[in-house]
Amino acid sequence: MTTEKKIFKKIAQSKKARAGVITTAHGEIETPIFMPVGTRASVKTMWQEELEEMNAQIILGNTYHLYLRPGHELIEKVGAGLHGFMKWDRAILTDSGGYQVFSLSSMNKVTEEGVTFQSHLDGSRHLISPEKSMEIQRALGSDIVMNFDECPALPATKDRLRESMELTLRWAKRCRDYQLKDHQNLFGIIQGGLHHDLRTECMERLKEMNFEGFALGGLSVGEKNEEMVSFLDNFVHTMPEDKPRYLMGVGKPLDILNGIRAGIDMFDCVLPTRNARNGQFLTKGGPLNIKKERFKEDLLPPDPECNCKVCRKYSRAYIRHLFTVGEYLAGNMITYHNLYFYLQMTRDAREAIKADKFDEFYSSFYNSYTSNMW
Ligand SMILES: CCNc1nc2cc3[nH]c(NC)nc3cc2c(=O)[nH]1
Ligand SMILES: [Zn+2]
Repeated sequence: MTTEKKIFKKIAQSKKARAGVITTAHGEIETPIFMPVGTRASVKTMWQEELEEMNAQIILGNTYHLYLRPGHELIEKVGAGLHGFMKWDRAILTDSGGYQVFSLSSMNKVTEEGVTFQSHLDGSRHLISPEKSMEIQRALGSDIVMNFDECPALPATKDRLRESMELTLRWAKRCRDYQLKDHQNLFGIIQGGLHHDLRTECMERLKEMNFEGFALGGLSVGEKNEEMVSFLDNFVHTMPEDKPRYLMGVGKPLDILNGIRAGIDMFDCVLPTRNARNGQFLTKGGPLNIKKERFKEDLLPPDPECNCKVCRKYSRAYIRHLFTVGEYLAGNMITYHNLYFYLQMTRDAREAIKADKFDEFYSSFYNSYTSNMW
């Protein structure tokens, strides 16, 4: 029987929104928290020092990518794990690889054993099983390890969703039975589509396996936004109070606030980093695309309300120029601001929860963000 590790402490509640602390071997994580995505051992265009100065407390690494290149054995051999390899001494969460196989590899086949796939790099064939996923994440030494699950393709019938959920539960047991390193925490992943009964059954059966935290899978995969939001409002508060709740792959700023309002603690999304490279600044007044002609001589900072080192010094005109001529610095500056914006938004949400004023915070942010000022 796995002894239960308690890593989460709730410190405040404001209706269903909560603020807490997750304790890991690589430091404390103040929730609600946004996790910058560091796919291949790098949060694209960011130095680790820049992530530290904006006070990122946890980043995400992708098992699928790191397994293919440079390989988890190399990372364990030369870096004693991902922390040493990339010189990041704060917390790391690794995903389990299954979801990315479906989004990246050309051929993939699901069996009881696991998922067979062809590498998107050289077409070589591989099998990722629950045990293989745990072996990779053990070698990476992440503080939070994600279960190997199946994220069913949508649209799906209820029978298909149940079948997929049952497979995810059998794989969850195999992950739990795998011996990870002492400092590592294992999170279960709740599947079941938008069916409250399937989701509740999945959660109850996962609770018997003593995971240190729970994630919601199978969302932000093409369902209507209002379907996701109403599902969250009805389900999240039924998840265990005393364990971290992680909504995978979410999301846009307002989706994160909807998740926090429903009781979610942890978020990850590629949007702030990916859209940055396409010239999109996320600001209090809504998205701003720096490519627009009207910013050509605009000496305002990207987000006049932002206190990040980019907005404190540089103008829209300058960054528009950098982007237009293709200077790499543009990607770094826009990414830096966007991650700072996400981290600051979750910090502000946390303060609002501690003051029991989250609803007021939500309304004010919503009105400003949807004003589409730019
Ligand atoms: C941890 C790997 N498993 C796993 N990752 C996911 C990542 C997602 N990312 C998004 N939207 C961008 N939905 C997701 C669902 C899952 C899911 O159901 N499972
Ligand atoms: Zn800024």
